[in-house]
Amino acid sequence: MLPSPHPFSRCTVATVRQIFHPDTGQRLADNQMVCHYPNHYELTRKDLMVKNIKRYIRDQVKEGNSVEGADCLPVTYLLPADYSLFVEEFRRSPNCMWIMKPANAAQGRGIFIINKLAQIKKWSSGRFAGRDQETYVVSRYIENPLLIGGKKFDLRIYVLITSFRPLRMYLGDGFARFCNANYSSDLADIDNMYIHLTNVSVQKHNEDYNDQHGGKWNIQNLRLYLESTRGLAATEKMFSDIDDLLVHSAKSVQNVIINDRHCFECYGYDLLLDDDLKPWLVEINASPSMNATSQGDREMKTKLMKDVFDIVLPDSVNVNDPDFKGATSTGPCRDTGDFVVLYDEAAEAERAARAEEMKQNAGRGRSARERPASSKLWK
Ligand SMILES: Nc1ncnc2c1ncn2[C@@H]1O[C@H](COP(=O)(O)OP(=O)(O)OP(=O)(O)O)[C@@H](O)[C@H]1O
Repeated sequence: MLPSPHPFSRCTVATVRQIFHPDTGQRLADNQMVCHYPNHYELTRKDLMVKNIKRYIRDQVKEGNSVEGADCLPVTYLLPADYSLFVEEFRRSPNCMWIMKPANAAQGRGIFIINKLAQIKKWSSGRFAGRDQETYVVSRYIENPLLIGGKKFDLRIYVLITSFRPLRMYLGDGFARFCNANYSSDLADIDNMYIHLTNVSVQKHNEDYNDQHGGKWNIQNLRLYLESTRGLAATEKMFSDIDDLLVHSAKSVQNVIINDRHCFECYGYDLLLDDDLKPWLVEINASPSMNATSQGDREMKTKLMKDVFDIVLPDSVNVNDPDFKGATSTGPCRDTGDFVVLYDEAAEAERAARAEEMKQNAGRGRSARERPASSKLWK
């Protein structure tokens, strides 16, 4: 058992492996919880995320289920495993840009963009010291990102999952992170990471980086901007597509993640929007940075952590109660603080059963009412 007087032990992605490794002989007490799932990397390593989502889509199509919203990955291959497939695809559309990313790195490290096969040598000849032939993912570069003020941006969205089976998922706050330099898909700018990579860790080295606002917009501002420039319906559809994307991504690993009842995890989703307002999934972070780049950022992240604790361990729950089986499995999910319920599988199943019953009753002359579909996001 882990020695800790408090139900929350400090737990990084590295220590979580040790905690759940059978050889360590450590066990979590009933009243201890950790902020990662043992094999979260199935979702948070770029190569595994791609594999799981591709497999999920194949399976859903085979079973005749809707995959609307699941088609969220740019065409992507794993290197070296898919090298021949990649070359084939590359030759089919020779004028496209591709982005090469190490499967297991962060903060823009080792990323480069190519538009010629010869440029892949940066990877194959091991230009990145110590990264010789390491696994890379290569994705079609989204060449038509939505621009605001001429700048590319991505979205960081926080998603809390307190159980994978049944899926219990909450949608938290988020923000847009802007590049400092104006976007250009000109090949002369292909190596200019200030144009192409939205990571704060990259942008903060640019001389134009503004540490007052940190190059960020909160998501409500983005919504208002989109409503006024693209209209209400298009904005609502985009946010609703994001909801679908998030839920499908979690479902893709539902049967893969070790669903230990001591675990919960707050993921940092990175999404790109293209000029047609289609959201693309870039990656999912298991330990999204809680460092603040501005006062507003600090307030948002402090609130985020408080909300996570309120969901995982609400005041109504006594962890020392012998009947305590993990706060995350008690009752239906509820909106809490800035988190809204994104998907509560048990409640959805109940709702579906009720709807079915009402439909049957309606067939016998009673009225049936359906819940209108709408996005959950930041209204
Ligand atoms: N397919 C793509 N098309 C266009 N831009 C992309 C694409 N994939 C990634 N990017 C850009 O590159 C940036 C870095 O990508 P990614 O987040 O996958 O790398 P990372 O180094 O793991 O970053 P992080 O520090 O967020 O973990 C993204 O924020 C985005 O701006």
